[in-house]
Amino acid sequence: MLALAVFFMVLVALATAGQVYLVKPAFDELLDSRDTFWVWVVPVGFVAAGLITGVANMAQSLLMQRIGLRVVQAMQQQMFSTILRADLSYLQETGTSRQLSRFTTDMYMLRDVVIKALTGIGRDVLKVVVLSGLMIYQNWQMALAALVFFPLCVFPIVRIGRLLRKISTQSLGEQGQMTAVIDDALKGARQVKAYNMYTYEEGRAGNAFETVFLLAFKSARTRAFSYPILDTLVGVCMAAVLVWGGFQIKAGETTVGAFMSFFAAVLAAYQPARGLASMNATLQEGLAAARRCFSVIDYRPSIVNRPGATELSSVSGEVAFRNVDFTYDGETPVLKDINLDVKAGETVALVGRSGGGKSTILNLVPRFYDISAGEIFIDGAPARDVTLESLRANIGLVTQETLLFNDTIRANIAYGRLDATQEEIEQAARNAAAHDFIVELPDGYNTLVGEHGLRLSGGQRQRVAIARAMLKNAPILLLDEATSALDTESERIVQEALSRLMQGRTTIVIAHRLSTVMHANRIYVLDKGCIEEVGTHSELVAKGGLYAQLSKIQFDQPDGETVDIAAVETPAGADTGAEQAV
Ligand SMILES: Nc1ncnc2c1ncn2[C@@H]1O[C@H](COP(=O)(O)OP(=O)(O)OP(=O)(O)O)[C@@H](O)[C@H]1O
Repeated sequence: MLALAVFFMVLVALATAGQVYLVKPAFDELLDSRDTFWVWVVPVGFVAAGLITGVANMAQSLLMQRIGLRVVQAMQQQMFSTILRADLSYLQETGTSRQLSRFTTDMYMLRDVVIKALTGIGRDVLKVVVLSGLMIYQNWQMALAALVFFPLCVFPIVRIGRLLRKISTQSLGEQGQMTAVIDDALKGARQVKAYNMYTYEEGRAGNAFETVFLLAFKSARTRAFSYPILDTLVGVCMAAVLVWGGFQIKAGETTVGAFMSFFAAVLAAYQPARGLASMNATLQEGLAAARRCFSVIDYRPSIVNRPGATELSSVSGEVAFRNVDFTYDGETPVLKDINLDVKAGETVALVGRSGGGKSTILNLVPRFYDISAGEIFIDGAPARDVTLESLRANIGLVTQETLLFNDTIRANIAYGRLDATQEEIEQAARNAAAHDFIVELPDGYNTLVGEHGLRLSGGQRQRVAIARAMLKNAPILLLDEATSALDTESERIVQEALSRLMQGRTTIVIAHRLSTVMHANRIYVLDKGCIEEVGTHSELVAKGGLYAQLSKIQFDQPDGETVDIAAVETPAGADTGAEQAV
């Protein structure tokens, strides 16, 4: 396809040169008017050359655009695959909005390069080359003199291009920042309204818009600089050609036709040469975007399968942490010397003050993050020695933010089990106490849940998420049992569904409710990243330590069942909870 596009480009250049060449007989033969042959040949030649130029232009442009757009598409796909598999820490560091802007702003810029620059550059370079050849053929001394001006133009073009690439890189970064600000304000729309923060958010976004404007204008100014430089140089070149040509005609060294044809070649070469200068600017901007995109494509996650990693086949579900240390940033220890044992089928509850490290422990089991020291074992096998796919296939996850995808309820339940039959999906929904509300929806299982599932209530979302975990039927269940946002009836239904989900599975649960801790085989009490106490509810209450303290806060409430025992704040000076990452 590329070869065909190049063929058409050559055709365009030759046809343009053909038209220019016809200027000579048009003047010399027609002005002479002795031979009527040329009266017909010249106009027909012009029409034919015009037709060839037009058709070849269209064909090469379409072919190049197709190639270019496919390249952009392939880059988008590759970038998406890389980001999808990237470590969670990478995504948290770079921010999702910034990543998103790479798929939009950066890609538009790249598409621009591909469509305008790559197509145009090939065509214009060929035109300049062929027309220069024609000039040399017609009057080599004058042609060489005219061509001296081209290198003079190259210097400012290259300098301006380099500057533009720098500004463009900066500008794309700022556009990512702008997307992040808008995304923040829209996601937090409820907060913005509740706290009347319109002016504040307008100011924040305004600053981002201003920065983007300043950089865009700086880029436009730099681009515009090239025009006076180029136009003046070209004007000088043409004036010189005219003077020289005039003297040559007067001296009878050349004919009017030959000179006009030469001059037409200079004029015809001027447009593509000028085009090349502006395309260089576009190309440099595109290169900045390409560099940013390739930096993503070239990223390699650090959480990968070890060489020789084995498959974790069907497991009984034993989980053990041995002297596990962990840090998110490589410096601040978040978990210290964690030892934890969950036998197959057992339920272990994690409780403790906010920021104690409960969510972090859940994150480590499916290797969302890798531990700094120690080992985590699944059925006796180090989690780092088994393949990520087989490890995660054995783990079910129900988190605080029950995230649903903007798809049908059926697709949301079958997420992770695309081969599930309708019966299996319905059975999972029944067990999750979701079937009844689903069939009452206008489109039943085909109902679209909206962005993040926002068309469903909080309790409904949780039940769909539980159904998803039911369907996956993994032997190990990681559960962040946050039902405090639900009303009592909804909470009871969700709680019953969760109890069914936990049956026969190894469960590590961040317990927010008394009934869960009462039924847990063991409770691990975490404080500031360390396990402070281990035992059953009654043992720990009898011990009179941190757990007893936390339970007392709960029991002192009029409605002990619904108070969240994992939400007690850490005292001042200690770490406090950040957004959990799961
Ligand atoms: N992605 C992250 N990057 C850096 N630090 C983090 C990250 N997630 C959590 N932390 C920090 O790790 C510590 C433990 O957080 P974690 O979320 O595990 O606590 P938690 O016990 O689950 O709290 P909560 O009950 O409030 O959810 C906190 O100090 C928190 O600030």
